[in-house]
Order: sequence, then structure tokens, then C-alpha cells
Amino acid sequence: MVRIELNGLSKHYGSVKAVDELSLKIHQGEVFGLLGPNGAGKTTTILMMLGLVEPTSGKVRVCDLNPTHEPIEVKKKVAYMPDSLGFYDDMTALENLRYIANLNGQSTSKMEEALAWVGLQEDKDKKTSTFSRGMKQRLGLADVLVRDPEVIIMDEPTLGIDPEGVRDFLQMIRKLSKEHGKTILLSSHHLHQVQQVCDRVGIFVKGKLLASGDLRELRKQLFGSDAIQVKIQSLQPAAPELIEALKSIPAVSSVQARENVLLIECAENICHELVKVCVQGNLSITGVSQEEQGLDEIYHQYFEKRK
Ligand SMILES: Nc1ncnc2c1ncn2[C@@H]1O[C@H](COP(=O)(O)OP(=O)(O)OP(=O)(O)O)[C@@H](O)[C@H]1O
Repeated sequence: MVRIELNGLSKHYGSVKAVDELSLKIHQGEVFGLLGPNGAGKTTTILMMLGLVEPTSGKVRVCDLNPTHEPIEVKKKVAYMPDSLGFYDDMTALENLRYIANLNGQSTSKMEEALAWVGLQEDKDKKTSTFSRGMKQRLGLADVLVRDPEVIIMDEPTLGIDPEGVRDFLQMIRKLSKEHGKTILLSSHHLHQVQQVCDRVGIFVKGKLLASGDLRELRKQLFGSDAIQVKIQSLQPAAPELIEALKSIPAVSSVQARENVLLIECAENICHELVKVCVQGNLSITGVSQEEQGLDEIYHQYFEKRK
């Protein structure tokens, strides 16, 4: 079920095309990462999804609603977590949640449960002035849980949190999507984190979506190849017959032999098969490693190539 659908969506500020003909579908239960450098158009896209910025052209639908025309209905189904959350410092965690719930006319029955879920049960009666940034982000997540939305939109949710806090937070995001069926859109500069938690990623540059998909699809879209590179080291150079045998494997796209090293590019993970063929070809293997480009490499390599 599609929860977020953008179709040829554009937003122009004078001559600046903040978002340019953006089309994208995000399904229920998916964690989708919006990834891009400063000024790419991520925030503008989010604001259009929330009905806070009107598109110049194109369509946006969130939970089968038009945010521009039905902003209040959208607000009931979508929770937005900005990068820095404002809580009242002189109120406790519980009081803050109650205050927000009352303002939004929501039930307060799930507050304790939500605080326990994010691991703040023992801190619920502490004033939020004593909270670390990570604790405030978890309180933000508890607030989201109280609202029980269908879609959660987060802008840089892990900014300024320590590594352990980030790990816990990412686990919660994953759980919200996989166990609670929430659709999550996450905007971030943190490539490594996006890679850990997102099912799919969209790479934005200058208002345009350059590529979207899982890591493999991104590799293919950005580089025209989704190759995995396998490096096989051996005591002696590979015989020409062995190199030919490796090349004849359908998933293998190229084989390079340099002294005692074979570099094999293949379209899928067939490491075990390559090793078998090498052993049959009497190669004395001393090491095997597989290199698959992560999001970091994909992102940097792609932008370095374009400079
Ligand atoms: N209200 C506005 N008026 C004029 N220009 C704007 C406005 N909001 C955004 N822009 C411009 O639109 C472009 C996209 O900005 P946006 O904030 O959406 O990018 P972003 O990807 O969220 O960046 P960041 O990662 O820095 O938050 C930028 O060039 C920005 O200067």
C-alpha cells in the first residue's frame, strides 16, 4: 500500500528550483532515507508532504490525502519530528507529553507505555532540562507513539547523539517499521546510519532525485553496474585456463589477473562458486575478500566522479 506518493512535484522560489519534478512512491512499513547535501531540497519536500509549503506544480499525496487541501487530516495521520525538539525545560517528561497531547486533543492513555517503549520509564518524572540530546530525541519518539500516526517523518533525527544513543535510536526506528508497520521517512546527511536503517534510499541533488532504491539498485543506477568485486589471493599466479573458466561463469563480468591476485567482478554474490572453481584449477588460495560498495562509497564516488 502506497503511503506517500509524489508525482512531478516541484517548488520554485523565484529562479531557485528547490524541488524539481520529483516523483517517488513510499510504501507502508518502509523506512525510506532522503539523502543529499545541504540545499538539495529535502526540507522543502518534507514541508510539501506536511502541507506547510504549497507546491509550484505536480502532485503530492500522503495517506491518500492532499496535504495542501487537507492539512488537518494529514496532521492526524503523519507525525513530524524536526531535527531539534522543543520541550518545556521546567516540566517533566510526562508533563511535556501530557501538555502536547492536550494541545492536540489526543488521548493521554498511552503515555506511560510510550515512555517505557523508548526506555525513559525511570526518567519520566525528571525535568527535561536535565535530559541529554539523545534522551530528548527519545522523548520526541514517545510523543510520536502517543499520536500513533501512520507515517513518521524525521529530519536528521540522530544529530548530536552519541554512538550508543544513535544505535538504540536506529533500532527503535527499525522496530517501528517492522513490528508496528509504520512508514518512516528519514532525512539525513549520515550515510552510514541511513544505510543501516533504511530499506530504500533516495539521493537528492539540486532538487532532483538522482537515484533511488536499495544499495544494489543505487549502484546500478549511478554507475550502470551493480558489480560485486571479489579478490582472491594465491601462492602462485592463476593459470590462463583457470582465468578462462572463471570468465565463463555467467554471473562473472570481468576477471583481472595481477601476479598472485585475481580481481573478479560479478553481478551477484557467488564467492563460494569462484573459490570452488579456483580450487579445481589447482590454485593455492591464501585469501578471499569481497568488496561491495556501501552507501558512503557510492555517494562519494559518484560525487567525486561528477566534480
Ligand atoms: N523559503 C525559502 N525562500 C527561498 N529559498 C528557499 C526557501 N526555502 C528553501 N529555499 C532554497 O531552496 C533550496 C533547497 O532548500 P532545502 O532547505 O529544502 O534543502 P535541504 O536539502 O533541506 O538542505 P539542508 O540539508 O541544508 O537542510 C535551497 O537552495 C534553499 O536556499
